[in-house]
Amino acid sequence: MSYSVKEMFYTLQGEGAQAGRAAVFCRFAGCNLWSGREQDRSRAICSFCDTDFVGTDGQGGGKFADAQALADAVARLWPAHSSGRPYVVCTGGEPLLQLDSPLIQALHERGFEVAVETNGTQPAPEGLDWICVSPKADAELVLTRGHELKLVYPQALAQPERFEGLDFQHFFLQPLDSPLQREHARQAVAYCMSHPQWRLSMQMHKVLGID
Ligand SMILES: C[S@@+](CC[C@H](N)C(=O)[O-])C[C@H]1O[C@@H](n2cnc3c(N)ncnc32)[C@H](O)[C@@H]1O
Ligand SMILES: Nc1nc2[nH]cc(C(=O)O)c2c(=O)[nH]1
Ligand code: SF4
Ligand SMILES: [Mg+2]
Repeated sequence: MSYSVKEMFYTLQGEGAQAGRAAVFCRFAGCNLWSGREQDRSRAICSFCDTDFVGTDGQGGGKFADAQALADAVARLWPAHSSGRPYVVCTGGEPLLQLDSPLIQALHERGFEVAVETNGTQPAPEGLDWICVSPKADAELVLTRGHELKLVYPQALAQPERFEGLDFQHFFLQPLDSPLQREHARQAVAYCMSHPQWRLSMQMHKVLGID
């Protein structure tokens, strides 16, 4: 199958339990919870998105004819002769609309650990090394196990209590980035302090001003 990728870049993972780790980010185009057009945002199932995932025109983006071609492009972004296991974070948009077993296999063949950032509305293919699920209040959650659950907070209809019994190793609250970000961060801090199962995920890349 072919793949549509908005952009690809090498940076540090800014969020969650792997924050600070060097990674190639592969941002797939398209999402099932928002068209990506500003005029549709207020009616979207997910209306707080901080990302442009429309089209294939970003840095390193494009249409890739098959899994080998995309995996080669990912591998070219990893520094040559480096120590440390190569790491790729598949995000989007919604990566599980496109990421499939042949692509995971092609990335593994090039030595990569494969992580995904997903809204949890799609089943995950076999073989992923790290699954981060970020549930959205108005979308049905079908992916109820993984490595980390990262809830954007606050969402009135998605209280943390709804997710605390699911099968994840790590539970994070990530303050909703908007003009009220500071207030959301304050509320997330208070929640984590009174419910220590939850940890705070700040979006470190935004603080640093990197991708
Ligand atoms: C752009 S999404 C792409 C992956 C997938 N569609 C998802 O929602 O998990 C990447 C991460 O950013 C989070 N995110 C999106 N908009 C945000 C915002 N305004 N503030 C904080 N986190 C946000 C998402 O919840 C998700 O964890
Ligand atoms: N540095 C960095 N870390 C991230 N972690 C998750 C991201 C995403 O957009 O999925 C992201 C991103 O866009 N940049
Ligand atoms: S599900 Fe993810 S990519 Fe889609 S609109 Fe929401 S945050 Fe953005
Ligand atoms: Mg992002």
